Amino acid sequence: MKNSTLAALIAVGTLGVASLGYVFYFDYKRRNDPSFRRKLKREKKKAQKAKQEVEKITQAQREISIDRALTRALEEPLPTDVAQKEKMFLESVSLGESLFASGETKYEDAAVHFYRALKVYPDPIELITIYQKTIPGPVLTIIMGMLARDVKRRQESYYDTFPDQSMQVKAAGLPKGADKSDPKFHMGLVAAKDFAVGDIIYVEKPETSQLTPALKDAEYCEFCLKPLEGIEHPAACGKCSLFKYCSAACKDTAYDEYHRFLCPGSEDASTASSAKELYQSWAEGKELAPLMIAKFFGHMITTEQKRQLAGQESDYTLWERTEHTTTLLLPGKPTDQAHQVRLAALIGQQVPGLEEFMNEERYLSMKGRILRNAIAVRSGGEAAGVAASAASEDYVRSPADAGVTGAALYLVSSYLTHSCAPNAEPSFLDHDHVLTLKATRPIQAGEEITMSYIAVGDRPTPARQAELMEKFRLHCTCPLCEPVTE
Ligand SMILES: C[S@@+](CC[C@H](N)C(=O)[O-])C[C@H]1O[C@@H](n2cnc3c(N)ncnc32)[C@H](O)[C@@H]1O
Repeated sequence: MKNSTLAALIAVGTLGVASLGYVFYFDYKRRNDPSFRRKLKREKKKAQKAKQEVEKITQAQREISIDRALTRALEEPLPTDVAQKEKMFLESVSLGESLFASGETKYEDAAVHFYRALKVYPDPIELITIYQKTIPGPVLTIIMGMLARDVKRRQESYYDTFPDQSMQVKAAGLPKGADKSDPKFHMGLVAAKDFAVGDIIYVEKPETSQLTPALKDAEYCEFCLKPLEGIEHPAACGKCSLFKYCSAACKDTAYDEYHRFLCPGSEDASTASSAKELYQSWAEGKELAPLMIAKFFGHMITTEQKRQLAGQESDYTLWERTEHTTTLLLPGKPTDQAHQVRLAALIGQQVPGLEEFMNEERYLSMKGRILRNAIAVRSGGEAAGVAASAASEDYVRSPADAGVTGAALYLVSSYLTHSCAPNAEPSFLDHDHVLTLKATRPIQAGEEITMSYIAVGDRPTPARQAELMEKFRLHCTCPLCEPVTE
């Protein structure tokens, strides 16, 4: 043993001296011999090319291995039951470890099992941190590659299942055949079948909605924005008795979805005072967004909890769905920060990890989505004579000026493009926040479905365009504003 150590030391030493000598020789030749320099350049180029080729092949092999590993990891369905998940997690980690120990040829197999463990672990980010400390480099590289590929595949296949077939529309990149570099490129909705004038294209419930502050003293259902006139037995929250609902069902849904986090009558003094502030700022101001965001996050938690209970983790989360819609990039204002901090304390604290999730960046991204995509609700009632522009200082898409009672955010309708000659119109048939999209012109399968974001009337193009620019920072490219010349 001692001898072999010595031999190794001598070998290293000798090699060291030899290479040093070569360096000197090399440098002397390089400076003094032009033909050697040329030869060297050629050889350097050749070597570089060979290195690039090898890197390309290794990279391609790595990509293939990552792709194959991901397909294998997701081939078998993952368990949904908690006990089964725990069992599978332990088995997968232990299998991964023993495969890794078997050597390089088993690295991909090891990654497959470690990845399956990751898919059922409740806190994947935490597990990745543990993996980073415990799993050796080559396997970790495959796992991280699988993760990136999984996220990419998931994103790319989003529109395969959204919108649901029952909505009779598809989301598509438009104009047909255009790519993202085309200035007219946008995502929009196309008809999945022909529609006649008056046909209902789809009916959609919102992810969040809010009554306009102008109607704060009027009688409307706090949840669905239905006028309470004529409703014999409106319900009310037993704790805060601040809000009325058109039915016990609306009261219970509101409680489940968000009111349990936002009740000003909460037994917890700090929750109660923060919630009061939130509603007060809505009542005093003109902003709808803070309350809509608060309700949205409450709804998101409830949806997520239900999804996990039903074992539907592989479905897209509401946040992922929302992130697919466009947003406005907004500079944060001091009031935004105050709202975000209050909200993180009110809702975020209730769920581990959510307080950090509800940071200022996500708050602003949600506000931007509301400003860009919300649609005016026109649920009617005696008090509703409010003009769309008076509904909020933040403009909401509304094809009619009068009768606006609030605003709501819809996932599918977020994709409706504006046209000054639209072929569809949102209406509120049950006098609540549920949107019914109706065809106002005949629509052929494959044709883009549009609504008007403003009251078009018979105003000339510059007037319409000025309003669209002022309210939505939108340079209208609809066929009426920019006729297509053949
Ligand atoms: C509610 S989103 C509609 C969906 C959006 N096109 C997308 O790609 O997700 C509104 C945004 O779409 C674009 N848009 C809608 N109608 C338009 C029009 N007539 N001309 C130009 N851009 C329009 C604007 O960028 C606008 O802010």
